[in-house]
Amino acid sequence: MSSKQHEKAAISLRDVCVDFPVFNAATLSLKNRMLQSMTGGSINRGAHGHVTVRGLEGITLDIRAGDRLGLVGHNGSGKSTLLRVLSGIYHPTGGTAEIHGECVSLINISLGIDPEATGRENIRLRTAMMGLPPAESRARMEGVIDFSGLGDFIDMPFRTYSSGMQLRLAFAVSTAIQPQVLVMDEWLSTGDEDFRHRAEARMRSLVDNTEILVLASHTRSLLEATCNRVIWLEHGRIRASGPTQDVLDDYFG
Ligand SMILES: Nc1ncnc2c1ncn2[C@@H]1O[C@H](COP(=O)(O)OP(=O)(O)OP(=O)(O)O)[C@@H](O)[C@H]1O
Repeated sequence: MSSKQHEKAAISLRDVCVDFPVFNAATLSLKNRMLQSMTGGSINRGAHGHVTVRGLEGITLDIRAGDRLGLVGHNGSGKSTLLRVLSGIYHPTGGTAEIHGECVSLINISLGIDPEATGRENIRLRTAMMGLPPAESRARMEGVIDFSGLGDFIDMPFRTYSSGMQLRLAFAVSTAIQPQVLVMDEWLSTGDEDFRHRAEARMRSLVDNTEILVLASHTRSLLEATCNRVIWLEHGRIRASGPTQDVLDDYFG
């Protein structure tokens, strides 16, 4: 266990912007420019004709231990981009992001899986990517294999698994450690009936025990049941921020 784990989790964003360069958007038609007013961030053309999409703009936000923060917003409003900044996957192209606390992101649980490697090798790889030292990774190995329910298939290449088996492994390893900061895009639910029940219990325990939860969702009841504050994003900016019920009434109303 690292000494970092004894510090409380805290996140502080100051005037964060994220710009995406787009290399094959030479001809932006008027139609495209009109669409941008309904969805997505702003499309800009620089001095040399380079096109960028601004995914986030001027985001200032403090998240403290105990916060359960929900993110709402229409398609392209910046929810996934913000989740990626909070997980350290994206660095802001403007402003600053300070993130203290060990973070697990359940945005794309199959990312980084090597299809040629066996299930066991993939557990080793993924736990290393999650920052676990080799001894801790070894100590958790049997627990992850048990949870996955893959039995002898654990020593077969990942590419030979059915899609449900692939998700079982990805879920079992992604949820193997209790993070201080948990970042999710919708509620993760996967597998057949039996696995779904076990996965639900594991998710509930992770969510209950994490210091900070950030959950992007389009489902009002999920946000109401899980979050104590909500941010409404629009065109990459914060349109409203406050107690869950107030923001959801405005957004869904
Ligand atoms: N890799 C990328 N390259 C270029 N533009 C991007 C990239 N990723 C996101 N964007 C742009 O950034 C803006 C925000 O996208 P983002 O995926 O964060 O939205 P979202 O709120 O998660 O949408 P959804 O609800 O549809 O998942 C959009 O305009 C999108 O086009």
